[in-house]
Amino acid sequence: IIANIVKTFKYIYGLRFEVQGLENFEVEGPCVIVSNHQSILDMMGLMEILPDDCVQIGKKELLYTGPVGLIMYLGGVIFINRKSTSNAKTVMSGVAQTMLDENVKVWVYPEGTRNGNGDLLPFKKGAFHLAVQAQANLFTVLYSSFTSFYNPAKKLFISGKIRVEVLQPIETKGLTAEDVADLTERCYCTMRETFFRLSGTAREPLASRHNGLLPDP
Ligand SMILES: CCCCCCCC/C=C\CCCCCCCC(=O)SCCNC(=O)CCNC(=O)[C@H](O)C(C)(C)COP(=O)(O)OP(=O)(O)OC[C@H]1O[C@@H](n2cnc3c(N)ncnc32)[C@H](O)[C@@H]1OP(=O)(O)O
Ligand SMILES: CCCCCCCC/C=C\CCCCCCCC(=O)OC[C@@H](O)COP(=O)(O)O
Repeated sequence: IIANIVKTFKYIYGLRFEVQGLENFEVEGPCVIVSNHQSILDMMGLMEILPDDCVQIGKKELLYTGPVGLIMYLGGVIFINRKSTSNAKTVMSGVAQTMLDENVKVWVYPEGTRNGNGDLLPFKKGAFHLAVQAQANLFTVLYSSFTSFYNPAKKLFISGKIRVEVLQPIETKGLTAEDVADLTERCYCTMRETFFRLSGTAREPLASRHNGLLPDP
């Protein structure tokens, strides 16, 4: 119900979604889906392609936003306290079991926050731990940059097109906690390249923006 309501908003805002690779989602069973998160407009992009039986990880603060919080709660959103890694990890490890028991998919924004600067922030590792703990497929979804039609700093919000791509699933069978850092890094590189390709922007050198996650080239 929520998805169908939110999907009509694109007509009001004059946005078009051009989706590729949706057939990749046609795999039965639990999985983790990771995607980039630029703004609240992503809720439209999320609902545009949301598979059945899929819940999202959200920050706890969203639970206290009145009716929207209630709708998210009823929709099954898993709330985590981002300020407490141990609390978030405890919640997320319960999620791995639930995913398997109830055959659900989990959508995570691995940047951990909204980011509209035309690049991806370094990824948090929770989503990748989750996929490995559940030994579930990992899907990556990219939305092209909104900067050409939506820029709050410049008070710009015009109609525009968002290109979306669902990439081939990555298997995590046989991977262990030790492989999570490598898996995160691989996904990050692939997703960043796909993001730039979809956005039609040039690839910037990694080391200038992201210290820490990746070694200098
Ligand atoms: C009428 C219309 C009405 C409309 C109404 C519409 C309603 C709409 C309805 C429905 C739509 C709902 C839409 C919801 C959207 C929400 C969006 C958001 O809120 S985005 C923010 C929250 N999301 C996250 O933050 C991502 C998840 N975050 C993580 O997974 C993090 O990794 C987290 C919180 C678990 C920890 O974050 P750390 O900041 O501490 O950083 P780290 O590097 O990831 O972890 C630190 C260490 O802990 C280990 N670690 C992390 N997770 C682990 C785990 N599960 N098990 C073991 N170790 C783990 C890591 O390996 C790392 O250790 P080593 O550096 O490798 O040594
Ligand atoms: C200005 C244009 C606004 C148009 C909005 C059209 C689409 C609206 C669709 C549904 C409205 C309710 C959705 C509520 C869910 C909010 C999810 C969200 O984006 O939370 C912020 C969180 O991820 C990251 O938080 P921070 O960036 O760390 O703080």
